[in-house]
Amino acid sequence: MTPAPVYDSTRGETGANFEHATLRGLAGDGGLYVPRAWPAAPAELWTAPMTYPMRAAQTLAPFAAGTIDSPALADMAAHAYAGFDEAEVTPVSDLDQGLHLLELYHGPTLAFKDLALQLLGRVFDFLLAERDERRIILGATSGDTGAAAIEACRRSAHLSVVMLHPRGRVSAVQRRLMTTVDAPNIHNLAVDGSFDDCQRMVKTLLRQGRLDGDERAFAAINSINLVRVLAQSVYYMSAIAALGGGPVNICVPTGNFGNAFAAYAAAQMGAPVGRIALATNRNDILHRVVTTGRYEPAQAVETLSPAMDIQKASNFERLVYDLKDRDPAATARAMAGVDDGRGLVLSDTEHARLAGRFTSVRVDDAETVETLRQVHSDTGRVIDPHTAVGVAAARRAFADDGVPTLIAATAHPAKFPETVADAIGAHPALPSRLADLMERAEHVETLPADAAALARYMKEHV
Ligand SMILES: Cc1ncc(COP(=O)(O)O)c(C=O)c1O
Ligand SMILES: N[C@@H](CCOP(=O)(O)O)C(=O)O
Repeated sequence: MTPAPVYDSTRGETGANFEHATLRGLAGDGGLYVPRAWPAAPAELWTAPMTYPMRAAQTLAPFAAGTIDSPALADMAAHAYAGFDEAEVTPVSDLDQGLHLLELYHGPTLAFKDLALQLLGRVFDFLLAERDERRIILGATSGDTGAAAIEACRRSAHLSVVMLHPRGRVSAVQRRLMTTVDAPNIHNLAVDGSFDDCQRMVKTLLRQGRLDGDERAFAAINSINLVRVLAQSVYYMSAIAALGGGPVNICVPTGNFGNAFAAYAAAQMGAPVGRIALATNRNDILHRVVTTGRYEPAQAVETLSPAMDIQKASNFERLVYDLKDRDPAATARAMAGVDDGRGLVLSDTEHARLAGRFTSVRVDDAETVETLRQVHSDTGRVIDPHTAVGVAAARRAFADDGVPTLIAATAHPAKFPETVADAIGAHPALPSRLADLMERAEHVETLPADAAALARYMKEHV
């Protein structure tokens, strides 16, 4: 029998089990949970043909051992991926010489977030039904996590969702995929601030654990929650299998560093991942840390790839923990500097380790639009602006590498119709099930960028 795994916080708390790490999401000390040891995954996960749900259940099984048995996990995975528009769930298609698009946008809300959230929603429900408990999901979104989380939880008897997005800084389609859901357990809040403000407010409340006098604890649904990144590692393994078993380079358009960390997690489990390229827009904190070793948050600026307008990348903390030889005190000191705005500086050894695994490219809006246009004129394919950042970066990072490169195609182009139309002269169509999205009524409140205001809202409305 597989032993039950143990999870530690990057900032010091030790010995959580899978259930605690999942239901809590953010540790009480403000750190992120990581497995004490990465299990070695069987090579079949990236070499053998297998259905997507089976690959997902087998990847997750060692992490959930002792809490969720394999048949239950397999059942959740089967249901999680049944509603995707493509039978393969995450097909891989050729772009041009050596570059392959890993298509992550065939789920119900048209972005890669569905891959993890359709599963995490079911895991939450399973754990809470066993305990006969309810939770309040607190999330921050720059556009795509919100819709995927709401879709995954809207029918749950155990969950309410409070989702914060930066007002006016997500596309109309992204916003409407959240705000047109009319369900008593769903609360959309448009915050006067940036995504970083939303994430800070959410983390402040998550650390408190619950509202005074409320029996429902908070839970995290962002990639703060380890199950998110574990579930996201599955599609990299699936794609490596589709390309013949590896090795591959991976290029990830990045913001909160969850998707890139998922590629790193796949490598930690043994998958043949070569270099990982971080593709940023003008919000280039991750590019700067890879090239200089200095991780210094700035004010987020608005770009044509809005879901990546992020300056404090949650999951970078998990990598800092590894770069610091899994020393929680050193990680907590470094992250205190990030939390108070000073940032952190890696030692030469830490920086060399980071640069040994990751490379990075910064792509501005003009190059994003030009890449969208050029991919369309050369191949007839329509990609979204985030994917365009990834394509532009992969071409620069891995030009003469000779190793196949996977580019994470993170969203459907119809989520960003104006930018796509500016580039290629035609509007990308939404799938027919969403044809009336722009006519549906919206349900959303506004809020200042203040954690106390969020707590007050929740006391009154949730
Ligand atoms: C379409 C899209 N691409 C890329 C990203 C960046 O991914 P991550 O935050 O995991 O780095 C996001 C947001 O997460 C997104 O919504
Ligand atoms: N781009 C994301 C930001 C949140 O990322 P997460 O992976 O930590 O949930 C979004 O679309 O909301």
